[in-house]
Amino acid sequence: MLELCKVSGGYGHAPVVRNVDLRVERGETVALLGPNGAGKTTLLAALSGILPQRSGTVKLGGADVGGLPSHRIVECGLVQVPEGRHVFAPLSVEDNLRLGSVSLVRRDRARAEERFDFVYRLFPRLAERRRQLAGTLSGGEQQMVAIGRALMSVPRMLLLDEPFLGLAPRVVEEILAVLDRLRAEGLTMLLVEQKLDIALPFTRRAYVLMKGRIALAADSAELARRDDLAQLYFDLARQAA
Ligand SMILES: Nc1ncnc2c1ncn2[C@@H]1O[C@H](COP(=O)(O)OP(=O)(O)OP(=O)(O)O)[C@@H](O)[C@H]1O
Repeated sequence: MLELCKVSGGYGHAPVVRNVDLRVERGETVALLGPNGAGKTTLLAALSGILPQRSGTVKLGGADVGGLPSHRIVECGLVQVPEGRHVFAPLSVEDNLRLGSVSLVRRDRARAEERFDFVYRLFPRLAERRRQLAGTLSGGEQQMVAIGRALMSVPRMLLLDEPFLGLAPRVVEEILAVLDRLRAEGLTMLLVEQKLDIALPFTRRAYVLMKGRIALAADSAELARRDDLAQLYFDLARQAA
C-alpha cells in the first residue's frame, strides 16, 4: 500500500530524516518507533506533503504521490491523525468531522453524509456530543474527534501520530478497540508510538527510527519476545549517535 524509497527531508539545510526505506502492505498495521526527536513526526509530514524540504519516492498503491500537495494526498487516501489532535476548539464535534470530509463532498456528497453515521457508530460518545464545542471535550474525546475526522474522507491508509499520548489506560483501551475494528475491516495503518507495550502487540511489524534513520526493521512479536529489548534500544541509540 505504502512504499518509501530513500525519503529524506527537513525544515532547513540539514535533513532531519535521511534515506528512509519503509513498506506497509495492504491491510497491514506497522509501528514506527523511536525516541523523542528521532524524526517520526517529520517523516509523517514528508508523507503528508507538508514538509518544506523532501526528496525520495513515496508510492501509495503503486502511484507516486511524493510530489503532490497535501490535499491531493488526502484525496488519494493517505490521511494523517496529527500528534496533539489539533481539533478546532471553537467548532462543534460535527463541524470538526465535516472538515475531514471536504475532499469527499466534492466527489460524492451522499457518501460524505453517510460517513457521519459510520464515525458515530464507531464512537457513540461523539454522537452524544455532536453539538458540543470540541475545545470543551476531554483529551480522549478530542482524540476520537481527530481519528473520526480522518475517517470522514474514507482513507485507504491512516498515519497515526502518537494517538495515545497523555490518555488514561481505560481510554487507550477504548481507542485501541476501535482501531482494531478498523483493522479487521481492512484499513492499513502506520502507528507512530513511543510506548512499546502499546505498539508491539497491536502491530505486525515495526521500524525503529534513530536520529532520522531506520536503525531496525523487525517483526513486532519477535521484538516483544526479546528480554533484552531495553538494551537493544539503548545500543541502537548509541550506534546512531
Ligand atoms: N517545524 C520545525 N522546524 C524546525 N525543526 C523542527 C520542526 N519540527 C521538528 N523539528 C526538529 O526535527 C527533529 C525531529 O523532530 P520530530 O518532531 O520529527 O521528532 P519525533 O521523533 O516525532 O519526536 P516526538 O516523539 O518528541 O514527537 C527535532 O530535532 C526537532 O527539533
